[in-house]
Amino acid sequence: MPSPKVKNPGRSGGSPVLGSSNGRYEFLSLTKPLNRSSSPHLQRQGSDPTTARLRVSESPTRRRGSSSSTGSASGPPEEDTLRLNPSFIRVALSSLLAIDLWTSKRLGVCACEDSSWGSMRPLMKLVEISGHGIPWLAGTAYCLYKSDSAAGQEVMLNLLMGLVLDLVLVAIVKAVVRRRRPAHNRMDMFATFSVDCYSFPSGHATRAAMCGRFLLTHLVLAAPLRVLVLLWSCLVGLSRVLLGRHNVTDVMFGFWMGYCQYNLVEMLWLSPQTLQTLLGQLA
Ligand SMILES: CC(C)=CCC/C(C)=C/COP(=O)(O)O
Repeated sequence: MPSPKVKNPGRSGGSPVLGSSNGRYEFLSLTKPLNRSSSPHLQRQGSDPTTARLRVSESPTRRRGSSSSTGSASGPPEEDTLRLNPSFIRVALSSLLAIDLWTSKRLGVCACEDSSWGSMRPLMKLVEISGHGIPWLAGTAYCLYKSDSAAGQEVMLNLLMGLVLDLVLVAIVKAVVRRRRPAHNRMDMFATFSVDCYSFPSGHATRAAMCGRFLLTHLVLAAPLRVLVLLWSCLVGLSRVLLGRHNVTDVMFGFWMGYCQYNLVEMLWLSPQTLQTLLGQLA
């Protein structure tokens, strides 16, 4: 089967059958003798085109098993295998990123008023506010203050701790990863913090997942309300992509991170005794 040939030696990359002279790809037969002047890179890869064909057709795993049969001219088979693996991983990650960016761009249908679903933008902005940190912190603190039972105070205090933990962990990951928000995002979110200019992960998604698990576990809710909590969590995550605030992978990782954060809240759970001690010290 003929294979592409690059015309520019400086850009031929790792493939041994890619020749080059003026920057364009051409098909190269692997059976006809090569024109050395049009493919100077082959001298580097071993002069015989058959060698080039064996090197191209040999998969890294087969090459490891039959290193004596191919007698590769480019060092021991393991070195070739190691060189191929990183490029495979890099290609896979680049493909995932490209799919992520393309899908997120297509789903950003509420990114501004004249987007295809621009009329839905006000509703998505309401969903965005329902998942914002400030309403959750204020609402939880109010419920903690108004609660007149030790059990209610215990639950609200641990939810408050979980919300603060979420903000801190999301801020750390955002500051480390520093992924820019999608280009089509119109940054008109209210009350954002410095690291909120970054996209990964979605703080709304982490909060929706963590709070969703918390409410389903610690509040006695009738089945329809439980379904509503689940739908709310999913809608908050979806709204992040529809509004153009995040890429799909930001939200997916945010859901996973928020789900795991809840486990941390359970591990660090403040018991009534600890609560009394804390309140005693505060009083
Ligand atoms: C300032 C406080 C208390 C919370 C910030 C909440 C916020 C703006 C998070 C960003 O969420 P996304 O990462 O989903 O855009």
